[in-house]
Amino acid sequence: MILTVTANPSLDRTLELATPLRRGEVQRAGVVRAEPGGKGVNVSRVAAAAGLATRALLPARAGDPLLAALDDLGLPYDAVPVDDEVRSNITIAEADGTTTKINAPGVALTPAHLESLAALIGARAGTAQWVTLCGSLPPGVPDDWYRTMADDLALAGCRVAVDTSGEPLRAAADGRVDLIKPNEDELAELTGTDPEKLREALARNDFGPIVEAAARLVDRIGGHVLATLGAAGAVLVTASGTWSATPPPIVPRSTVGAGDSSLAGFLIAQTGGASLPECLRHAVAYGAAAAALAGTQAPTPDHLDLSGVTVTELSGAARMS
Ligand SMILES: Nc1ncnc2c1ncn2[C@@H]1O[C@H](COP(=O)(O)OP(=O)(O)O)[C@@H](O)[C@H]1O
Ligand SMILES: O=P(O)(O)OC[C@H]1O[C@](O)(COP(=O)(O)O)[C@@H](O)[C@@H]1O
Repeated sequence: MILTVTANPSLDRTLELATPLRRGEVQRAGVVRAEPGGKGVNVSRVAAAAGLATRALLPARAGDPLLAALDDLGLPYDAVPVDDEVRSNITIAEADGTTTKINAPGVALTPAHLESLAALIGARAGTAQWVTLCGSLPPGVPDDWYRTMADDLALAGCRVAVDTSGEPLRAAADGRVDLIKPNEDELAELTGTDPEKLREALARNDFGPIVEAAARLVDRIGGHVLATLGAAGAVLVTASGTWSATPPPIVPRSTVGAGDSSLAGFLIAQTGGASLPECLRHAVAYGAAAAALAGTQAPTPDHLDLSGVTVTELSGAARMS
């Protein structure tokens, strides 16, 4: 079972534009979509679509449109009741695949809400192969909340994956984490690397600087680093090996949910007993499939082009270049 925790869930509203976005002007959207979102919720949606047992833990009041959408999907969840409606995050998707996202701060949580969420995690974690702590923290939540949850889960013998950003990511990376999924900007921020240097290297198909930064992070957290790199694919750095993977050719429609789908893909393969490079292949195939779908749709195994993903082992000199 994959247990996901989303402290700051959202209803993702996507407006599709047939013409390029023009700042300061009135434009009319062709298609409007509303889908359940938030990083852990998305991981659960993708895991469920692959037939895995999963449960999403999140704050949301009874009758919230997000919970109604999860009910429609038949996705198992436990919600801590809060006073306000779950935030809406807005995506503007242009015809060429350019995705502009505006995320709201989210519903503030009180210490009592956090206690209830922590109690839910404790009650459900016993049957989980992985617990994922995902997404931003809403107002009212201390930056080290995921760190505290990860420590508690590690003590209980659970495997923990973290996908967050900013201070909560920094705090999480100060302790033990089994799997962390930064994108290139988050990796740069975590390791004090110039993000421009990482981007320039990627433009030359040189994964060296990414691998070097991720390897430092592996030493720090004691677990695996899955660094996702948008259209360039992803790199997996572990104590036992390092691999890069490039995605199959796709026509991007909305990259929202691509990172979450990558994490889900990795976990789906890992819980199925796949080797580390195969886990990476699944991560990249799931991410690419999500990027090719509109809005925050969850890719299913039918959407995957696994053989279109090229996985390369990076060892010795390549790893250190
Ligand atoms: N334009 C794209 N073309 C092909 N694959 C993509 C594209 N954007 C994202 N992906 C896939 O999705 C994964 C996650 O995307 P990324 O943008 O790195 O994550 P995040 O959403 O967390 O920033 C990538 O590793 C890649 O496999
Ligand atoms: O919690 P945050 O950082 O505001 O992110 C939440 C948003 O990210 C998403 O989970 C998508 O994340 P990815 O594009 O990184 O996969 C959306 O569903 C949601 O609107």
